[in-house]
Amino acid sequence: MSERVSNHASPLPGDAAATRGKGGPTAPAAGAASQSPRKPFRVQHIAQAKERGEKLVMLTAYDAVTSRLLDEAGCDMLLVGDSVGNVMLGLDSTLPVELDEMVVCTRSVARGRQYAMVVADLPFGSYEAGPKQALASAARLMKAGANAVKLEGGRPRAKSVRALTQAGVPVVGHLGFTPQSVNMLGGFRVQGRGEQAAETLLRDALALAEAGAVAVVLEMVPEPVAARVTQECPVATIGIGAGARCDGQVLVWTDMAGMTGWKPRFAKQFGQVGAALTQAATDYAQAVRTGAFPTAEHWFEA
Ligand SMILES: Nc1nc(=O)c2c([nH]1)NC[C@@H]1CN(c3ccc(C(=O)N[C@@H](CCC(=O)O)C(=O)O)cc3)CN21
Ligand SMILES: CC(C)C(=O)C(=O)O
Ligand SMILES: [Mg+2]
Repeated sequence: MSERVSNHASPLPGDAAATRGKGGPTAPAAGAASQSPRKPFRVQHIAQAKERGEKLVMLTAYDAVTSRLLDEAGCDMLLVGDSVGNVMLGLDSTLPVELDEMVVCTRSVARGRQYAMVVADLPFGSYEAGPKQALASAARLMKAGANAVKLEGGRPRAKSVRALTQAGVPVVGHLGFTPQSVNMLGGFRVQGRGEQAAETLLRDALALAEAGAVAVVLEMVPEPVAARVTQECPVATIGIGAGARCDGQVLVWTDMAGMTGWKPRFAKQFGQVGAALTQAATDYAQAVRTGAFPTAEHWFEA
């Protein structure tokens, strides 16, 4: 019997706060009577999942309400991505995102989840100067409730990854298309095409693993290249637009849920939540305007 610690839904509490501090769920998920109750997903479970060939499930989250919903869905890891810039702040790149903004989001996501591990992106400009800057920035995210931090780049980051790891901060790497370097990469495009680039990617992944990284995100990397990195790299790979042979997958939650019309090749829409939200708000607006809402059940007698 698998010791799998996640990936079956908890008995859906109506409110995470209502069940927190009660020692977790006591009943197993419906239809899974023999399974053990869900346990918090911790950093050690990443290596365990790779070993057992169990896929790691990661989505982004930026606030407490979404964090609670995605945690209840059984996600292993919630990524407080600097994609918050694009998704929530209306920016057209991740570069302007500030560490202070990441701290606020990280605190919110950490409060909203119950089982999922929280990984927080170090934003552009908060770590590249070296181990000292990386540690100071990572400490702020860890104090906000992150269980790990993620940073972009390969061998140039090895020293910082080692310093963070030795300071007790688990680090997730990020290779391939690294959005913070979009100005150097010449646009939003696949990375690691060609023998030379694939070799560079593999060496970078191995260097991050050697420095102590607990996982590496591979973004927009050719499928065979991601498969080779996954096979040769001792730590887990988490793909986004990198094929099915990665150890896990990550998507931006708003892309996954169909919140916008934006649909890059790698982002499958698993729902039409944007349309559902617009419809709910449309119904509300009409009800207010026609006087159909509120009714007696929504107001208070003297
Ligand atoms: N909502 C959202 N989803 C993401 O996946 C995401 C963000 N924001 N912001 C941060 C980075 C930026 N990312 C991006 C941004 C643009 C493309 C893009 O234009 N992709 C096209 C072209 C790819 C190509 O032809 O090489 C695509 O169709 O995938 C991809 C990833 C991924 N990340
Ligand atoms: C796309 C993922 C990997 C990310 O870094 C983000 O959401 O910021
Ligand atoms: Mg990011």
